[in-house]
Amino acid sequence: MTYVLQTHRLSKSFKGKESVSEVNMKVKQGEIYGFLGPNGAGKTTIMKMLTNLIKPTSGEIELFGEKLTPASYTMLGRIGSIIEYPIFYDKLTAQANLKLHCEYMGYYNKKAIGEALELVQLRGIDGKPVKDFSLGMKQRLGIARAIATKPELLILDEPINGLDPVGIKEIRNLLRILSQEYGISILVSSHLLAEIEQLADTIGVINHGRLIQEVSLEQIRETNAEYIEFQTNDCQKAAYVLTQHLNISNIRVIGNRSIRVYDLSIPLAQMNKALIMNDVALESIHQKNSSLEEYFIGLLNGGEQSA
Ligand SMILES: Nc1ncnc2c1ncn2[C@@H]1O[C@H](COP(=O)(O)OP(=O)(O)OP(=O)(O)O)[C@@H](O)[C@H]1O
Repeated sequence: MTYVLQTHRLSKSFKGKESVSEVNMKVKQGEIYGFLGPNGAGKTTIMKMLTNLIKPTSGEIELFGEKLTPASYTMLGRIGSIIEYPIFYDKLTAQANLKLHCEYMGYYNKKAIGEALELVQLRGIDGKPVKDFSLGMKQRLGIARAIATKPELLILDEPINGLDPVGIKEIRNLLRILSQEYGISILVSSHLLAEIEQLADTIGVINHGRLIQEVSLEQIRETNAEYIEFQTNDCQKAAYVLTQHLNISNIRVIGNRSIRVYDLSIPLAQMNKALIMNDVALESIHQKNSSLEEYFIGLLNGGEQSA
């Protein structure tokens, strides 16, 4: 597995108070990694350390397989980022802002600026100073600036903050395109589960400065699937009735007294009736409805859980 980013026991204290504690995170090449955590959890502080804006108190950061040091300019040139709100020269146009940024980064390619603006769909902005841009346009310009230097990794701190639902959807689609069509690895933070859930391949859950879980969304979905569980003393017969009489294929026998049905398109009453009509004695019926939201709330309240 190739990781574009790894941290090893990364910690940061401000005035003796620890804001980030021993974080070990791993971002795979090409994936969208969603950093999820409530306000004040430590997301921005970690992202600032990853981009050399602040120095860790202890621990290490490895980018593209190499240790990050205060002198890692070349390595940082392979990253595009927006940390907190993107700040621009307000009186200058979008193009002028991107030109300055590219020059500062030692990357100047006029075509790349046009391409970046096109990619984020900022059009008809010639001659317009950035102070006349809406919040959504500024967020898109921030992303254009982050991608103008053709980075391999994007680090975006709450890029949808303050946007309306249409703006949020546009940014989400843009990040998907950058990931899928351009192969850019993306680390994106949010305090909104619904957003991260729709976007990320892997989620890192952070609370009180600690990474309490790092897990693929696919894995969470699998283990948190909804099902109905029947307890019976004749699992074999129950399985036969459900598969043969009701054509249900997605079932799992657990031990010798429980059977779980993951196909919830058939009403419970119908399953119940078929089992009873076929002389399957039921001891109990239990429906598990746990949602992803409950799963994360459980994590944030109770610490680590197995996915
Ligand atoms: N420069 C600083 N001086 C003192 N404390 C700080 C500083 N920067 C961050 N902190 C503290 O570190 C903790 C983590 O803050 P951080 O901004 O990283 O959280 P966050 O998860 O990004 O939340 P938010 O979404 O609200 O920005 C907070 O308790 C914050 O007060």
